[in-house]
Amino acid sequence: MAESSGPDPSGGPDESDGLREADGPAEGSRGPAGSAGPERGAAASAPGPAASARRKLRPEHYDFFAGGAGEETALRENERAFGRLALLPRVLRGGADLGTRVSVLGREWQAPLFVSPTAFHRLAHPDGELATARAAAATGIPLVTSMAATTAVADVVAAAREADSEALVWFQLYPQPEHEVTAELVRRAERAGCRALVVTVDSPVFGRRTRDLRNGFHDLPPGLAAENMRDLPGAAPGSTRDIAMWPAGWDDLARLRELTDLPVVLKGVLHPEDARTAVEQGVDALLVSNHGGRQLDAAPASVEALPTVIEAVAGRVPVLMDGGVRRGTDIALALALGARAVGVGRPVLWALATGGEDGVREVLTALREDFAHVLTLCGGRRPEDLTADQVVLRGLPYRPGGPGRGERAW
Ligand SMILES: Cc1cc2nc3c(=O)[nH]c(=O)nc-3n(C[C@H](O)[C@H](O)[C@H](O)COP(=O)(O)O)c2cc1C
Ligand SMILES: O=C(O)C(=O)c1ccccc1
Repeated sequence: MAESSGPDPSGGPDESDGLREADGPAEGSRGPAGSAGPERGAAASAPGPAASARRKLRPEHYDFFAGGAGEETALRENERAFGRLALLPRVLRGGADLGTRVSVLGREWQAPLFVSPTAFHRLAHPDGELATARAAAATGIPLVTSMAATTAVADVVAAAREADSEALVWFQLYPQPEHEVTAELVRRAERAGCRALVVTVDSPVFGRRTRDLRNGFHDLPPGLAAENMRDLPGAAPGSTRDIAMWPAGWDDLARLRELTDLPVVLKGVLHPEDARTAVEQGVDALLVSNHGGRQLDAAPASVEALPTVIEAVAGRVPVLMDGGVRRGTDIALALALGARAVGVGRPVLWALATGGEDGVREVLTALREDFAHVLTLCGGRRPEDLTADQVVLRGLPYRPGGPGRGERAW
């Protein structure tokens, strides 16, 4: 049985490692549309992992990690949407064989959890992606390394494999306007030993990041670069804008698939029709995501978009999600709604900033243990035991049509 004696990954019930309390305007205090947008971080005394990281980082780097697009509505909603959902526990389903393993693209994962791709880890800590890779590997959690990493993919995979020879690393790719550039990036990921490509498709252009615009944050500090972009035609790593965003089409995805036998995970799908098309096009998995609120500010929270995608996919491929996952109950809610596994972005960045490799190991371990504990409290013995009838909306009576009546409450 899981014992929840470890640190609460959320930083405690009064805290948040997103922006709800630790940062940005308090609920109800947001300016009218067209106002200056999100405020800079709250008082340095604000509790929580985000606030701790903020004390360690240069303000423009903290804002780069913390921020979202526009008025940061999608960013805030990712966490809030989980808060609007409750879990209905089942009882008297005991048994000794509790486990958190799930199977994803032919591999057994120890927990339904992975590290989502985030750019520029060396802005958070001098060890950057090497620390993240070692910590993820040591805890048995798969890592998706970003095309915009400040450490080359070959070095990231090597660090992970050194910690655990079985470590799983996937490569996140923004399809590039030059096919040859895309092809070379895919070759680098393959040579490094990545086991899947996570193709991010929610970024036909870069989101308008209010904080970065206000801070004038464009360039990486001297010595840091988007290392995966080295020696590629047209790329000069060093600026945050050297990763080209480009409105690719389904044809480009088909061309990409001809380049490689690696499984392709489509990241950033929110519309059920896109999910259906993706499956028909032979995509191996989907990652439901609003990019941590950094692209379309009017996008729904990831967890809100999840049920329609699950319905459209109808079990044909695994569906992953990320955005706003901060605690075991969030993982359980996403799984109950049909996700196979969930990713975390900012919690890893905050842990990296404050505690380096040890910090990342601690936050991933805490999340995994917290999930195991929640699973048990829900009457589940394995992740698949969580079902959609266990998810109800808070603030509303959930009968009729609720659990036990063959219908879902959401
Ligand atoms: C600082 C930062 C950098 C990111 N960089 C990338 C990236 O390079 N590629 C990508 O596909 N997604 C990127 N994302 C989005 C994450 O993969 C993920 O969708 C999101 O962070 C999940 O939400 P969470 O931060 O609430 O956990 C980034 C997110 C953040 C916060
Ligand atoms: O994808 C992102 O959210 C992101 O922040 C980023 C920054 C620079 C290059 C590529 C992605």
